[in-house]
Formats: sequence, structure tokens, C-alpha cells
Amino acid sequence: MISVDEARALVLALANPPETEEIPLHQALGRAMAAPALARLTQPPFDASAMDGYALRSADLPGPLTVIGTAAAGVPYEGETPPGSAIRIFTGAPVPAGYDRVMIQEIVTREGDRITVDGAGSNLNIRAKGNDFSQGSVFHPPRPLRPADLALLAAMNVPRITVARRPRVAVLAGGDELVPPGSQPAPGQIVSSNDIAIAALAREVGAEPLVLPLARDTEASLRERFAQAEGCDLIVTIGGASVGDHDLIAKVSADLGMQRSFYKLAMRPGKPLMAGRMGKAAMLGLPGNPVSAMVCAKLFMQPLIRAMQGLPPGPQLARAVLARDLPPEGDRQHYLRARLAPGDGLPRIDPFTDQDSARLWVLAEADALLMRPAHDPARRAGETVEFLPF
Ligand SMILES: Nc1nc2c(c(=O)[nH]1)N[C@H]1C(S)=C(S)[C@@H](COP(=O)(O)OP(=O)(O)OC[C@H]3O[C@@H](n4cnc5c(N)ncnc54)[C@H](O)[C@@H]3O)O[C@H]1N2
Ligand code: MOO
Repeated sequence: MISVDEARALVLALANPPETEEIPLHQALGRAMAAPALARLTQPPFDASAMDGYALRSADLPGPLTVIGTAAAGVPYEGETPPGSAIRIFTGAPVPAGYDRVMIQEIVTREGDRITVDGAGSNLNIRAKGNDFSQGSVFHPPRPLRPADLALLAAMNVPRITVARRPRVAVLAGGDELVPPGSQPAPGQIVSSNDIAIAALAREVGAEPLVLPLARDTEASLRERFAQAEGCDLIVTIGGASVGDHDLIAKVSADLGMQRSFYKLAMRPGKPLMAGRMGKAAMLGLPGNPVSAMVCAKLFMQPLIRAMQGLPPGPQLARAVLARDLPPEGDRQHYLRARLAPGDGLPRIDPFTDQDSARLWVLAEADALLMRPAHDPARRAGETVEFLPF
């Protein structure tokens, strides 16, 4: 069996370079930029007042000065600025050439057109032209776009951007025991939960999931579902990955021409994961146990989807202090569902005592996956360990 790191490299190698599309800025939240954006103007485009008050010359202080005009945001003052003069100015207005500071109105006394300044203060209260960015400045963050990025792009006067097309991900869950949520399970049946979770994990990192109807445990049913996944960039099957008589994914995908990168890895949960290529699409075969499926999706599917958009794949391990003693690990890298709590410096991490890979309630209450390498020796409370946050 290969290691988690080897498997991860093989999965990431399945990512083709992203296809791109141009979209309006208001649709760009969470998208990955596929080309740099260049600022079309300088910001601020002029020396701008940062306060409501009076623009004047420092050399003329403390006055008295004569108020000879007004400037407001969007309405510049166009006149002369002789020595001994000032203008009334409001936040966002251009500061006329000749004046070098703005005094806030709270420290100015005005009688008619005459002002005197009662205090000094060191602030010039002027935002210099270009102090935010200049025309031609290049913006291309290596992460999904956030609201602040959209604000910056808008201020750069860039109304449309080039992004990676969302990867289309087919989610193929199956098993004779499964019925959709909301139906009445017959004896021996359970409600399918994996497909909704895996689709959500795909959407979380920018993919467009296509959840296929539940497959039956027959080759014909699986073939039909694979045909429905035609045109997707990634096919994610869930269940049927193990060694039982009804575990048909390996056989059917091989019959359909899957070029396998690997099958099974030294990881817990998630040992029966498989990965490869089916035609132009990448394929991941996740194990059916719900926790195993989600842990594999977090560790392999989400990085692959990010890589398909040209983004750094993640996830990044963080460090925490162990809250209790743990026994030595076996021969598989182990991801334990755990709770996080604030600590002195690093957070404290406390793994649940029950790590059964079918318990969704525990997974829903977990904040993190505590990662323990294969053959990790016994650990004591207080030691530093690594985890993946949810
Ligand atoms: N003899 C062995 N048996 C098993 C091994 C093994 O090495 N030798 N590995 C175990 C491990 S580890 C895992 S993980 C599971 C994976 O099995 P499959 O991928 O074949 O998954 P299924 O058998 O189809 O299902 C397992 C379990 O999960 C439930 N399930 C499946 N799909 C869904 C769904 N969409 N929503 C909710 N629950 C689902 C299914 O009912 C089963 O209970 O194999 C072990 N066995
Ligand atoms: O991989 Mo199984 O995922 O250990 O439950």
C-alpha cells in the first residue's frame, strides 16, 4: 500500500490545466483568477481629503485665514489658492494644489469668511494620489476571491475578470441499501448521506457538482451512471470500493477503461480509496463508510478540485497541544475526529474516544482531524501534534 503523501501526489497529477472563462465581477466571489488584472487607473486619482474641515497651507498657521471656496467629494474647487487663504473641504474631495494639509473642523473657529485654528495635530489628513495603487498595478491572488478582492478589482475599474471554469464533478453514490432522504427505508435499507456531503465538499472549493441518482449494486446500473457522468471533469464514486461481492466499482471502472493510479493506501479511515483517469476525466473512488468518504474527500478530492482551478491544493496542517494521552499508532496514517479548544498559545486538541468510520454525529461535532503518522509512538497530554481544521 502506498503512503498518503504518495497518493496525494498521484491524485494531484490527475489535474489538467484549467479552462478559463470571463465573468462579471459580481459573480466572482469564490472563483480562482486565471489571468492577472491590471488597474486601469490610479487610486486615489488625486490628493484627497481624509476629513471634513479646511484645506490650507501649514506655513499660514494658526491664521486667521480667509475662506475662498468649497470642495466636496465629486465637486472639486477649481480656483486659485493664494497665501493666507483656505477652502472649506469635505472627506473625499480633491485637495487643490497649493494647500498641504486639512484641519478638521472640530479645531477650527469660523466667523463669516475668517477662520482661526485652535489646535495643531500632526496629521496632514490628506490621502496622497496613488497611495492605494497605481494604474497598471497587477492583482492575481493565489486563492479563491474574497469580498475584499472584489472591492479592490472594482476600484481598479476592472468590471470583468478571467477565471478558471468551475470543475464539473459527477457524484456517483450507490448501493442496494440506499434510499434518498425523505423516503421510507424498507427493512435493511438506510438513507443515503454521502452524496449530499461529497457534493457540498466539492461546491465548497469551487466545483459545480452533478449528483447522479443512486446506483444499484449491478454492473448495468453502474455503467448507466458512468455514462451520465460524460462531460464531467471529475467522477467521484462513493461506496463499493472494498473487497465484498457487491463492491463493483473497481471492476466496472476497469471494464470502462479506467487507467488506475492507485488502489488502497496506508490511511485510516479511507484505506480502499482508488484514483485514476477515465477518458478525459479524473476519477476518485471513495470508500462508502460516511466518515471515510468525507475524510478522503477532504484530503484528496478538495485538493484535486483546487488544483484543477490552478489554486494551491492545500489543506495545510496546523499545530495544537494534545489534551490527553494516546496509544501508539498502527501501520496506517490516522486522521482522528477531534474537538479544538482555545489554549495558551496553541489550541488544545481532544480526539473523540470513538473513531468508528460510520458515526456521523461525531463527525458533525468535530472541529478538526488530528493527524498521526503511521507507527507514531504513544503520545502524552501536552505534546504538540498536527491537525487539519474543518
Ligand atoms: N473484508 C474486508 N472488509 C472491509 C474492508 C477490508 O479491508 N476487508 N475494508 C473496510 C473499510 S476500511 C471500508 S471504508 C469499507 C468500504 O467499503 P465500500 O467502499 O465497499 O463501501 P460499501 O460497502 O458500499 O459501504 C460501506 C458502508 O457505508 C454505507 N454507505 C455506503 N454508501 C453510503 C451512502 N451514500 N450514504 C450513507 N451510507 C453509505 C454502507 O451502507 C455500508 O454500511 O469496507 C470495509 N470492509
Ligand atoms: O477506511 Mo475504512 O474507511 O477504515 O472505515
